[in-house]
Amino acid sequence: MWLTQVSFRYRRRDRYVIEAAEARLAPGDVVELTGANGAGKSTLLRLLAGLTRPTSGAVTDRPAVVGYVPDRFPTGQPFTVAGYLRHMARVRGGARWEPWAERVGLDAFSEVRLRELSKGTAHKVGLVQALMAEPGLLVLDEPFAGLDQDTRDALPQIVTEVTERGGIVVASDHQGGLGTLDGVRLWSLRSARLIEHPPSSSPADSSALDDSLDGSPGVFAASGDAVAVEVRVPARDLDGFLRRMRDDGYPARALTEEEAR
Ligand SMILES: Nc1ncnc2c1ncn2[C@@H]1O[C@H](COP(=O)(O)OP(=O)(O)OP(=O)(O)O)[C@@H](O)[C@H]1O
Repeated sequence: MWLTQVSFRYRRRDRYVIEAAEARLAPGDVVELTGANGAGKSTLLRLLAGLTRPTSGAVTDRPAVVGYVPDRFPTGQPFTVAGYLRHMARVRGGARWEPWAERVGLDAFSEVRLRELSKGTAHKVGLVQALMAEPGLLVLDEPFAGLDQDTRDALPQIVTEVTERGGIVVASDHQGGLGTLDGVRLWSLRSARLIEHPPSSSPADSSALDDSLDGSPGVFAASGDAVAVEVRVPARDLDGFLRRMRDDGYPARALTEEEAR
């Protein structure tokens, strides 16, 4: 799948939200997209999913089946959870939704009306309708926001299952929830430009510990003109710290416990 000089603005006289984005996505790719509030993440995700057409440029070779989970699942429809998912399964040619509903803890809500759901539970309905179709492209807008811990913990594995089938997954994420997955690509949006960052330091990098690099402890790997640094912050500050770094265009992620030892 290709993005070729993709630009987008909402109205003719508006500024461009996305300008000349270029990218290639291959089967099995996982992309984590970051950017400040209003940077254009949701807009880019909708362009990728094919829900919005570029003002100029093109998205080509999009997989035939796309699953899209918006940041806010629209709950205005007059369905129960099971009624909605049954309906979507029919639209999706008889897909099986029940195992996914059970997996994300939605089965207890089958007979609840969509408009009575909490934000997080409604988000799970969005996830299930996207996953049941076995998408070749899964687009997730802030998937970790509002989800309970069990579902947040399950999400990286679910993403891996999609990519192992050859699917592409693109997620906007302020919380670095997919940063622990192997090979995750890091994109950010800044001043309407799509930037791809080099991969974060891998565990192998930390074995290249080299405090003599510039004399400051914590600088532990260099490649080209980039260095990887380890920073310790109070646990309660982690989400905010990662968000600020990512919004500034740095591919920050938390180290795993093993790496941090
Ligand atoms: N339907 C719309 N009509 C006009 N402008 C819009 C529309 N939707 C979004 N915008 C504008 O486009 C810009 C990008 O919005 P978008 O929602 O894509 O950003 P975002 O990075 O997802 O933000 P957030 O992190 O707050 O969700 C913003 O300036 C926003 O005000």
